[in-house]
Amino acid sequence: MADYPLQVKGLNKSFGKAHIIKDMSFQLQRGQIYGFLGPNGSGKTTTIRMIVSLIKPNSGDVLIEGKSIQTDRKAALAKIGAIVEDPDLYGYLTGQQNLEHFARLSNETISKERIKEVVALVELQDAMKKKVKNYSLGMKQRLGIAVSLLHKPSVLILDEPTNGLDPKGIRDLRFYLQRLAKEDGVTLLVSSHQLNEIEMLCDRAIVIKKGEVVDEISMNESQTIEKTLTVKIEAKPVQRALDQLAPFGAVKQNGDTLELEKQSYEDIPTIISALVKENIEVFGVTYQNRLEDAYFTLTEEQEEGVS
Ligand SMILES: Nc1ncnc2c1ncn2[C@@H]1O[C@H](COP(=O)(O)OP(=O)(O)OP(=O)(O)O)[C@@H](O)[C@H]1O
Repeated sequence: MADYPLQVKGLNKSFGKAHIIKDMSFQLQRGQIYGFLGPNGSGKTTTIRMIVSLIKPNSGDVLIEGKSIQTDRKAALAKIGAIVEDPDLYGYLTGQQNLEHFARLSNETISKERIKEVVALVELQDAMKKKVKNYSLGMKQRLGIAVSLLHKPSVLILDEPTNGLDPKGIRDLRFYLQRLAKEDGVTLLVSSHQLNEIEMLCDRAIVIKKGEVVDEISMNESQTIEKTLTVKIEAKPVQRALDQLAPFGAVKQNGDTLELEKQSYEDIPTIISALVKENIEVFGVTYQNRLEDAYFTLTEEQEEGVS
């Protein structure tokens, strides 16, 4: 049976005369990580603010573990954690003192054991005695996640969590979030502008435009099962490269670049070795992934429809 810890049902929100969120519906399967993608101003933050009950929708509802955010707010919020704006941490307190402070503020009783558990989850054991003002941005982000996990939510919402992080910070965060989903069955919704990041982190992505869901994309299919990549190769001499690539399908020539459509990620090494074996020089290989393709097609198509 389908198991949806978060269901968004027909949300509408207007600010003044502007109808910002239009009949927004989607649902998240347990233990999966969802990207929440859309151009600037498409309504990601507004939707997230309604999900975590910071603002009220004009109509529609959000169910968290089947509990309505409208009629059963306390029970619904007990199962959701979120970092919507920058986590409100106190720099002059240590990591441990911050966690104890937020544990006291919580509606639930939070044990010392639980504090230890969330610290271990984000691997901050060695930093608990340090003042938070001396943390790196990545450590602050992880402490913020630890705070949002204190009450054992089954759904975690993160608005642009990789903003400002360096590549190592982003990689570490990806690791913790994937572990949360796989090992603890937490369901995540992560908004971001970074398509590559979403593709590496998430199982699925919900794409929105102008306050409406335009598609839901599965990342696993995009990388492995389906042949959906366009592989672009710069190789010399071009004519011989063209001959070698012919068995892989129709080859489009675009100046010095050869484009092979409908390839799978796993086939890329075979394609390259077919060229190298014949002493053809390969100067560069790139590929356009399905998420990027789908994102731009979906969001641009809608734009054309409007004009
Ligand atoms: N409190 C508000 N009052 C009036 N308009 C608002 C308010 N909050 C958001 N909006 C408008 O709603 C639209 C959606 O904004 P929102 O912040 O949800 O988009 P977003 O997809 O999160 O954008 P970004 O990617 O830039 O963060 C924007 O046009 C914004 O100006």
